[in-house]
Amino acid sequence: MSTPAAQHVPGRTPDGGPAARARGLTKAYGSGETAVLALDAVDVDIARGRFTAVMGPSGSGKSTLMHCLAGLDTVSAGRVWLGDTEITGLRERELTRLRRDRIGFMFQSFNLIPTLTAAENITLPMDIAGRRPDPRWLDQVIDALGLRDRLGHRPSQLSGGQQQRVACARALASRPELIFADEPTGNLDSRAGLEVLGFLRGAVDDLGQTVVMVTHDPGAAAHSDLVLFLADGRIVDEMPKPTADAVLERMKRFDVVRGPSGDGHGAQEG
Ligand SMILES: Nc1ncnc2c1ncn2[C@@H]1O[C@H](COP(=O)(O)OP(=O)(O)OP(=O)(O)O)[C@@H](O)[C@H]1O
Repeated sequence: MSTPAAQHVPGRTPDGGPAARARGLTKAYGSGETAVLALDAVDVDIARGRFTAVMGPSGSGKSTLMHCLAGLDTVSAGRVWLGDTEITGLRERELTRLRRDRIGFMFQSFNLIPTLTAAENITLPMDIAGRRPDPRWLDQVIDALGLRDRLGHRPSQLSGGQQQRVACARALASRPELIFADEPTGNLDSRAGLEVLGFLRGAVDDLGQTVVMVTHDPGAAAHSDLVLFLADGRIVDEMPKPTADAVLERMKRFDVVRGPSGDGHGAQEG
């Protein structure tokens, strides 16, 4: 079910406006002979209140797509919106504020401050912004993530899974419009990884959050509502209600189908 962008925008759902969207999103690194086209005129909608996974071979542009959608990187051409706000063209200061106030981030390496307690890490972005977390919401997040009895611990006193749960709480604390998670289970064993995926799923189902997750793991992608497949800087396929087996099969075809041009096209959904 490869879908030309002109007829169908990947990720689009009929209900409500998207949490984020991009049109003609193009990102080139370098210039001349060494130029790399990391994103090639991508059209995408990120559905609000859903869990979207982004997959694709190494170098296909997953991180670049996430960084451009989150305003962490500039675009070479095209337009990007967070909700109704066009972020392409915003000044760095406005982008910093937008990221801080409206987006939550989770990374493979947790990115917690070692000298701060779990509680301090969770509220740090809001403290920096001079904003007070909604105590009821924060309580709900802390309990949902099972962190109540760990709040006074520093990261070194927590397991990897617990540290990622703190990072998840930090991403949720400001009740952001969108959470970007870049390989959030990449550093975790499978049990801790499953736990974190369950919490992200719960953030969507129970707390109404919107999550976009970059992953290499078909099992992780299976927790999402929709998988977007990137190849050579283009969204070449999408899979609603994914299962790990179906995602694995789809990923395998990137290895065998890539023709001499390496563009990954020609893949047919089975
Ligand atoms: N700062 C940069 N300078 C030059 N080229 C870059 C830069 N960042 C990314 N690229 C190139 O852009 C392309 C897309 O990279 P990106 O990191 O988005 O891919 P990815 O799908 O996230 O890869 P991986 O799964 O290996 O993390 C790659 O060819 C990469 O080498």
